[in-house]
Amino acid sequence: MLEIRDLSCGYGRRTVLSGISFSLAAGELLCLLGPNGVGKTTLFKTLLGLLPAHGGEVRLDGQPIGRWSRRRFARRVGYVPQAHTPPFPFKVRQVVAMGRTAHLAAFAAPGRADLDIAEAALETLGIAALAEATYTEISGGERQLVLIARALAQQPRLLVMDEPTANLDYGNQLRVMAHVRRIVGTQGLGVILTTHDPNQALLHATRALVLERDRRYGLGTPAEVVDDGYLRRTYGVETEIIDLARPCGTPRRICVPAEIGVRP
Ligand SMILES: Nc1ncnc2c1ncn2[C@@H]1O[C@H](COP(=O)(O)OP(=O)(O)OP(=O)(O)O)[C@@H](O)[C@H]1O
Repeated sequence: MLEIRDLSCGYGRRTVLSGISFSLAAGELLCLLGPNGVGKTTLFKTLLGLLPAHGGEVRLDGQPIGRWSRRRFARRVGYVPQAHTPPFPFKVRQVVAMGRTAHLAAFAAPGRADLDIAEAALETLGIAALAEATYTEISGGERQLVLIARALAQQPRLLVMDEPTANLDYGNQLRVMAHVRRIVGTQGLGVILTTHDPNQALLHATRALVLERDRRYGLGTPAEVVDDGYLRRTYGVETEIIDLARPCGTPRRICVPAEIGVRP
């Protein structure tokens, strides 16, 4: 579905990341981890074609993204940015219905079927009661859920999510991740998301891409790359990785802080 080859990205003359290669297949949930400012959002903007690559290639379904029209690309790929405040006081229902834009004919308004899809996305995320609220007057976490609903209404095959659970309460974090896993498993979506929580990668991802400060990176199953060595090198903290035995099924791996180490 998505193929990144030897990608370098950055702003102007400044290269932030280089030599990144990975691919994402349908039915995969890839978690991207890395410290603040390492380049996760920059990587996303580049693979979405919002920022020109400094080198390398991004292919979607075998075709370089530069050859995709924005409209065709938007039917295929959904993006959940870090929560933002738009300049206009749209109703939540309208913001979610905007997810249908790429599926509409030029200048057409969303039809009944589009509005039903938007309504279903609101229901799925448990925010149907907010439909008539003004987007600029709801909380940061609620806005985050609205942006996720908008991306679901878009019905993409590939979903790129920038810290989708960052502002959410514990229950909503679990509900959003459970829903993402469900659509990956049942609808064969490909999802790539950033998180600052190693446990989110350990518990939910099929693979993880871990970025380090010196432009090194690791790619593998979460168990392979999200380990105490990575967490020590990257964040300067000591952690314990624990496999929780369960009566049925495979053990669950989690990480807990051992002590808070401070970089010398
Ligand atoms: N518009 C921009 N112009 C120039 N430099 C930028 C711009 N946006 C980000 N940067 C720089 O690029 C680097 C990577 O930023 P980026 O936002 O990709 O990090 P990140 O890994 O997503 O961080 P965080 O976890 O804090 O969201 C940072 O050093 C940042 O200062």
